[in-house]
Amino acid sequence: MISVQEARQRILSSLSALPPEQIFLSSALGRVLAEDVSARCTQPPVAVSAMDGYAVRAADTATVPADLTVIGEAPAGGGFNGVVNPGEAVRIFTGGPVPEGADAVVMQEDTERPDKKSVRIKLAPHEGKFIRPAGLDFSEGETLLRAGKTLNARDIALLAAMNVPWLMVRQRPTVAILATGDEVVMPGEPLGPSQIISSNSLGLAATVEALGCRAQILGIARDTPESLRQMATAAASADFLVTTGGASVGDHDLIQFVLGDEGLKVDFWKIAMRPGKPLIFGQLAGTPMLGLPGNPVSSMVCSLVFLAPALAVLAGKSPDAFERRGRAKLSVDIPENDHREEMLRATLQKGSNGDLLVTPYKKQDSSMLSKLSNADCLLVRPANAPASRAGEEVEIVFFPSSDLSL
Ligand SMILES: Nc1nc2c(c(=O)[nH]1)N[C@H]1C(S)=C(S)[C@@H](COP(=O)(O)OP(=O)(O)OC[C@H]3O[C@@H](n4cnc5c(N)ncnc54)[C@H](O)[C@@H]3O)O[C@H]1N2
Ligand code: MOO
Repeated sequence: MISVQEARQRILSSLSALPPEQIFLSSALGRVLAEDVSARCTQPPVAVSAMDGYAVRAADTATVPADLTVIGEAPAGGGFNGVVNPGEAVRIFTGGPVPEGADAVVMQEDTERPDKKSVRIKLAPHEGKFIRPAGLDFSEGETLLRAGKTLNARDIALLAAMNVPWLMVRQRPTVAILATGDEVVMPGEPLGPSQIISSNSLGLAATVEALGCRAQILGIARDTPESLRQMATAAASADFLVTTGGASVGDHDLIQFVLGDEGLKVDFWKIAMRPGKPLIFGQLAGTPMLGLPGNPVSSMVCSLVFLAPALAVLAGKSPDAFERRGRAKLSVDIPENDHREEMLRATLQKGSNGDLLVTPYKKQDSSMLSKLSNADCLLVRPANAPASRAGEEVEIVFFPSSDLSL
């Protein structure tokens, strides 16, 4: 059995980012930039007003009140073609281009209109007041976003302002998910007396989608070599194959045995982790494959520890993109650990002095999804860790939050 660290390393070193593709900006949320992006325009393109008011020459308003002649209007998207000479002002609106000769804007609220032709300035502006100079935000050619960035809603607003309608991003990995076992059926299907629902198929598909990838549920292969062989061929077009079940040593655990005939090259089998011991990693006809254990908690925890970094690398992100680790104080004593690194489902509370307290569930059987759903984090017990007392600090892993973010 290899360590968790070595297993992770062996998976990651065999993977690299998928090639780029061009997409429209409206589909770019959560995608990873494949190249640096520069502005295709200057923003704002010319000096504009930040307020509704009057464009003036600041020198004309040295003493207030000052009456100026209104010689025209500068609306946003339009502008005033003439020049503002001494003693003159132009009615201007937010976003309107500042006319030649003017060097300040006076807010409407600080003016009066004694008659249609003139404006009375009541508050003297300093030069540049309420003027956004050309290029205040950015200038044409300026590189504002770098390759490798996962695009959030703020980035998309910026890219739109940069006049970038098309983008080169990393292809989004497609992950084929194949469950195995005569005892499992899809939710809603008729259930035999000792059959259970394939929670793994949907749980893993949701994990894949939450990681910003595309999930393709292939279905459930029965415990026969023919069924498994046939269904696994459907994975050929995917970027990654995940199987669940059939990873262990039972007579019906067919993954290695059957897929070996189909060209599965196993890199490793079995890791020193609980849950997740019988994990398989290899390549099936060139497609990287993780063979997850059938136990539902084992398969979900392995997807967090191994599938998330693998998909991050394929998507062009850092392998740690989804990793959120932290520390908390034990609220209870816990016993020593054996040679398998353990990931315990646990809850978090704030202690009276503000400390973050972690409490592992007493029952940790790897078939119990209810505790996984209710958990706030996983508590990491290193291999061979000695017993720990309440109050000691331990490492915790948070569940990654979605990539589709503001
Ligand atoms: N003699 C040994 N037996 C087992 C060992 C071992 O080392 N020696 N390891 C145990 C550990 S640890 C695990 S984990 C499991 C993993 O076994 P498999 O990957 O072969 O999984 P299955 O036997 O097919 O199923 C295990 C368990 O999970 C349920 N299951 C399977 N598929 C699904 C699914 N899609 N959705 C929900 N639940 C599923 C299945 O009914 C079983 O109860 O092996 C131990 N045994
Ligand atoms: O290691 Mo298995 O994954 O206990 O359930």
